[in-house]
This record gives sequence, structure tokens and C-alpha cells, in this order.
Amino acid sequence: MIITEDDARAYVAGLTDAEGMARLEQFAALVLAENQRQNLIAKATEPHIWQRHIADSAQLLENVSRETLGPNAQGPWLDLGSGPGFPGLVIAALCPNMPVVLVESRARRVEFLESAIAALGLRKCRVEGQRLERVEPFPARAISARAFAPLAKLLSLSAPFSTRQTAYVLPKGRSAAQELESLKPSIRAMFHVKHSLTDPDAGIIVKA
Ligand SMILES: C[S@@+](CC[C@H](N)C(=O)[O-])C[C@H]1O[C@@H](n2cnc3c(N)ncnc32)[C@H](O)[C@@H]1O
Repeated sequence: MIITEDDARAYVAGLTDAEGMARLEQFAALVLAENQRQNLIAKATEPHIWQRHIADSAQLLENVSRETLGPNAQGPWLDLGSGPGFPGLVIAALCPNMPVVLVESRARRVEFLESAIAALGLRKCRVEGQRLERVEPFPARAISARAFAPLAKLLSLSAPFSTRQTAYVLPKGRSAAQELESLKPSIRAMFHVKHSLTDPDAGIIVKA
């Protein structure tokens, strides 16, 4: 379990190199500074940003296959409702050679995401600054979304971006098993729930 900020940093350090850690340190500082101007993360989570947000996002990488992250996978990683960049911008900072698309409709958050992407030098990461419903569909190698929409709605909105190969990694907090149960059995069978490493009661809905 990842409980402390030290645990979280050590866990993420095991997934990346010194440059990746430097990008994430820079991103954490940008989020904390911008959080004084707009509401990006709950104030109570500021002292725990590595555990609650960065490691919580980074763990998604361990729930997709190597092929999904490799150069032959089709399409970008697609993050829905990225807000300040969780989990999508963390994924981009850890995998700077993989194309990543962040979809976010709120203009001030889009501005923040674009400035953070530029500051971190993430040339393969871009923002679709509009509602997902208006984004021209493309095949995605993986789809992530944290605190974006109820599962059935999320799957329906993301369907135009999904192929048979598309992986899903959906942190769903404590409602994961219950949300999965609410799906039709034929759809439910494609997914399973993994335990979150940052919250013993939370689950991640996964299609590998
Ligand atoms: C609760 S926040 C979660 C942000 C981030 N994923 C996180 O976990 O910190 C949901 C975000 O999704 C965005 N959003 C909601 N519906 C959307 C839509 N249909 N298209 C694009 N963005 C949307 C909101 O503007 C908001 O920033």
C-alpha cells in the first residue's frame, strides 16, 4: 500500500527515471501554485499530492500491457475529463514518447494543461479543449478517466474512440464493483476490478 508521500515518491521512482521524476516534481509544483488561483485539487489533499494524485495516476501504467505502451499500438492514450491532468498528464510525463490526448472542457483548466505541457516539454501530449461529445473520434490505444462520469455513461461517450484492442483503466474509488455490476453481463464480462494501491477500499476498472 502507498500510504505516505515518501511511499508515493518511491513507488513512482520505480516506474521511471530521474528525468521522469523531475518532470513530475515540476508538475506537482505547478498544480500546487495554480491551486491558489483555481480549484484544481481539494485543499486537504495538497500536502498529499504525491499519494492522492500522482501515484494514484501512475499506478494505471501497471494495469495495461507492454504492447499498449509500445510503439506499435494504434492511436494515442486518451484521458477523459483530465481536469488539472490526473491521470493523463502524469501518464504523459512518465511516457514522454507515447502520444497522449487530454480531453477537458473547462477553459481555465485547458489553459493550465497547455502551459504545464509546454513547461514539461511533453511534445507528444496535446489537449482537446472541448467537450468529449464534440471531439472528432479516433482509435485510442487506452482510455483513462478519473472522476469523469458514471461507468455506463463513460463507456457510451468513449465508444467512438474504442476498438477491440483499446485498454481501459478507470479509477472508480469505492463504487468500482457496484458500477461494474450495473452493466449488462455481456459488457461486464470484458472488465475486471483491480485494487488501488493508494486506497484499500478503492478499485480500478480494467480492460487490459
Ligand atoms: C471531477 S473533475 C476530475 C478531474 C481529474 N480527472 C481528476 O481526477 O482530478 C471532472 C473533469 O471533467 C471535465 N468534464 C466533465 N464532462 C466533460 C465532457 N463531457 N467533456 C470534457 N470534459 C468534461 C470537467 O470540466 C472536470 O474538469
